[in-house]
Amino acid sequence: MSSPMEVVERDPGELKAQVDIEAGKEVEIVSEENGGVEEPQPSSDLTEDKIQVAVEVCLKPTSTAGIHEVRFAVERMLEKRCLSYANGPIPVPADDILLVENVERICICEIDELVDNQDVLLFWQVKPVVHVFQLSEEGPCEELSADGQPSSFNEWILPAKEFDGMWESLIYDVGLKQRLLRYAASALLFTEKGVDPLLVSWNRIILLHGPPGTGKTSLCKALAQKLSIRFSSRYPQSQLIEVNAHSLFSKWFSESGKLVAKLFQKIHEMVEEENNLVFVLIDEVESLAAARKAALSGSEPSDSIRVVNALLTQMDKLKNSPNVIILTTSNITAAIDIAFVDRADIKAYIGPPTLEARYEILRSSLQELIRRGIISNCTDDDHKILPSYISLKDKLAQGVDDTETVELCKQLLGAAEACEGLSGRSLRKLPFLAHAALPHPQSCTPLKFLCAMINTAQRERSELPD
Ligand SMILES: Nc1ncnc2c1ncn2[C@@H]1O[C@H](COP(=O)(O)OP(=O)(O)OP(=O)(O)O)[C@@H](O)[C@H]1O
Repeated sequence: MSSPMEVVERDPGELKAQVDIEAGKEVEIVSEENGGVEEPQPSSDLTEDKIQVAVEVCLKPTSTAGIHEVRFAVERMLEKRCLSYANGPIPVPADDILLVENVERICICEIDELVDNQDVLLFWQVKPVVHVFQLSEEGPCEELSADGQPSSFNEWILPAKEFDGMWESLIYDVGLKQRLLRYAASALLFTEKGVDPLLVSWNRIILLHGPPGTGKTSLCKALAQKLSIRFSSRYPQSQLIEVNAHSLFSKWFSESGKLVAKLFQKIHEMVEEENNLVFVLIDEVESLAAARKAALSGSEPSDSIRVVNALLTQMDKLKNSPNVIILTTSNITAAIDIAFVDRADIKAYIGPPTLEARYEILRSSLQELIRRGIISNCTDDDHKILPSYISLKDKLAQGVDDTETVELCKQLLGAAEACEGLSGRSLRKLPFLAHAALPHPQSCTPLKFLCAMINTAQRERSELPD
């Protein structure tokens, strides 16, 4: 589970203890003066075993600095300082003019999925891999067809401002997001190294399926955004083409053949440029199967089957292009065309959020409301950083259950329990609905707010269809 944490900076001579601020755990690091006792020391043997940690550097929209120049400055800054690494932002050093003028934020990403060391890595264990990027503010570019009708796809230049922070906001069981990232890394590596597809076959197609509102479309967009940042040295330009399969097959049925041809002509043009990384997102892919079935039953024009087949053939053709990843989603797993399912390398089921995920989703929403001052009476600084699910469980197991924060988190856990069966989409709306239901929203303590959230969750659940 991704959890935002703070980076703790220490002078090497003073390394005594690092505090995992969020979890409230003490991680002991023995200092250099602490003679005799086991001391973690950088050793040359370790350089081989260093853990690669992604450090993402977002440039200001106004920045005109070169990517290499900024990357070099950040690498130097990381070398110079003795940082321990944990997920979250690192302050931009005030004495580095280049960074101050050009960098919006520096962030360490996804350590908790890699490490067993209380989610914190010591600076000498780490090989930071710095990715510098600037967000595109252009927004989606919707292509119009010759007759002025909107076409069935949107195009985005990545990384896009609209998708900033989306990856971090999506919360799933540990491993899912990493699995997708690693899959894409392997797929791009195999292609790059020219692995013979007759000997090892891979299609660069991902299928996410599961109930509505579980974040499948958002996860595809967020994955494309992440990959565009992580692979920017190899592919300096990235685009996302978002296709709604349903509209492709139903809007102007007789036009569908032309729409598919136009769509793929566009994609082929993009992939011809070998420095482009192209993501094609096909939403509601089950409509392929629906179109084929309707054609067979005679209720749709018979050429619909030709359109479906054309789409599958075009997708096969894209197999030869190393720089395309096809991301697809479906709400109805059983209805997906078997010919399509077979082509997907990763078929990941995205289910409703587990208790831990529900707790983390509500925790991040609650923290945002506290940060923005919507939930008041929060003078205790501890309240600003609520413990994660894992550290709450640890605290409860150790019998630490008497502090105000733990009390609040127990209530939060109660709210997460009350939300069983709700989708991620409903959970993200819940704090808003709870706030709107408060009789006196001006003087709302976190505990009162959580009570309102439990009531709202119960009401929402009672309104779910059986
Ligand atoms: N696991 C999750 N963690 C955090 N937020 C989530 C999660 N799942 C869903 N959401 C929230 O729900 C919103 C809607 O998700 P999205 O539209 O991507 O879901 P979907 O599965 O594609 O739905 P549909 O199948 O109905 O199109 C997301 O933008 C996000 O705010």
